[in-house]
Amino acid sequence: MNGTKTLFDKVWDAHVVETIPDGPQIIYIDKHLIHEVTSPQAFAELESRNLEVFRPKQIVATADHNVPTWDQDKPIRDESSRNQVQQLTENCKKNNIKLYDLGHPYQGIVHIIAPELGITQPGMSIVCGDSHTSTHGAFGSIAFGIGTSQVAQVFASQCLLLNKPKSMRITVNGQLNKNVQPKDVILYIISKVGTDGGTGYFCEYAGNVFEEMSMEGRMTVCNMSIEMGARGGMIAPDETTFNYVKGRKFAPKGEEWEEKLEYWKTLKSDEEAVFDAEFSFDASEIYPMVTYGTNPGMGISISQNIPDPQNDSEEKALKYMGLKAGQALADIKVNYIFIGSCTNARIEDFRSAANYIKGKRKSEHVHALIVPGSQQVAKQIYEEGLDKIFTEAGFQIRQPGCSACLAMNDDKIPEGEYCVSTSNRNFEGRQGQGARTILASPLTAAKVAVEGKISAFEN
Ligand SMILES: CC(C)[C@H](C(=O)O)[C@@H](O)C(=O)O
Ligand code: SF4
Repeated sequence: MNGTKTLFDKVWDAHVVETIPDGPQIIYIDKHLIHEVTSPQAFAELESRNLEVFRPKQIVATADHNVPTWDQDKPIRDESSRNQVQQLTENCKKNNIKLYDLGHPYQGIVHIIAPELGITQPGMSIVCGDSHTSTHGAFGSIAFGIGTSQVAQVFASQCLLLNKPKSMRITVNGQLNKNVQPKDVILYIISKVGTDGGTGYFCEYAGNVFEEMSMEGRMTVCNMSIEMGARGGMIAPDETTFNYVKGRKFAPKGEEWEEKLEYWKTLKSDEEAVFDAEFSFDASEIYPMVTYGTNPGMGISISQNIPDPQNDSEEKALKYMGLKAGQALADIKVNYIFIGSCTNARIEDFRSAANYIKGKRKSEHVHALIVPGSQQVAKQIYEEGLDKIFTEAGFQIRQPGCSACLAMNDDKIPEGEYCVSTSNRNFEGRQGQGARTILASPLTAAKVAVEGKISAFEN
């Protein structure tokens, strides 16, 4: 409808620097996050063209993807990882960019540290050379992953040339069932919408389920927007958002806070706003979920059996996973559990896992890995005594990083083994060559660690 705007429109329009008639728009970028994997070529490009970083203060860097998760106080043993982290350090130094390097109390996975430091704020435009930048949309910001040449573009101009994406709204209303976590909600959505259902769209999540969710939960949901093909996902900021941001290290203070707050309160879709696509789901139909295939859309509720493959690629996926149609999930011998990644390595995730595990022990044959998303989360784990619960239950607690989410370091799952993982991707070889990933929530992962197999919750 004329004059009405979606949340996305409002934030986007506030960042337009220039519009090319019938063409793309130039968008100002408030925050640019970088890590060691996707920044080196962009820095090299800048140098080869004799350009400088235009606004280094808008950039924040951390080392996360290939850092080891033990002995972080010692030099990295793996040569290529060491070189990559070293290069990030040099590039940041040369260009006056703030880096939270290994050993810094703020180091961690880029999508965990920016929100917890108050760098991520409502109404911002945020980019990073990383697909899960969509996480930051949980604050009502426009946040999305960019390619390496775009990283260079932002370095040089603090702007991006973009075509405005189409708008989608996914509404989930109703009462969630017991033991259903935000991860289950997004796995359910992706299983319904499909892994390319969001292609070309920017998605807003609406409805009481998201309104009632914590910021941690909203981040889990927005994190996986990219797994249904969407450019990004966002949730209108509200009191939950403001309370989370308030008082954080880089959050606005005093008068500036009051001014920003006034503006942030206007960031919601107008009632009459029209979306290019709409989906609506009933919360009561969502149960704890797991994936059984090699894309995040192949998800079922934890009490279902493996479904019949619908096409060649699903058949191939089942073969890779060593599973057969009709098989019960409980037949799968799960030897590995990974609770970590930018999807589910925030304090709330570890609290819920610890709460389940308390007084129990992991199954004898299970290797259970706890990898905090950041140094600050790790600190909290120890301060709250969750470490004792995990270690007494036989879990290993490591140091922060992406870790087994993509196995760029030593944290690999052996070939043929099943890993119930709280990460976001179950692609072939994602957690190590031949490794088989089953995506789930932290609560489900904790339960599987204790039982050594996947079974439904007794309500
Ligand atoms: C390494 C990086 C480019 C990649 C991404 O963009 O998502 C990684 O973070 C991932 O999760 O696969
Ligand atoms: S934790 Fe996994 S998904 Fe997140 S940024 Fe790291 S590798 Fe990518």
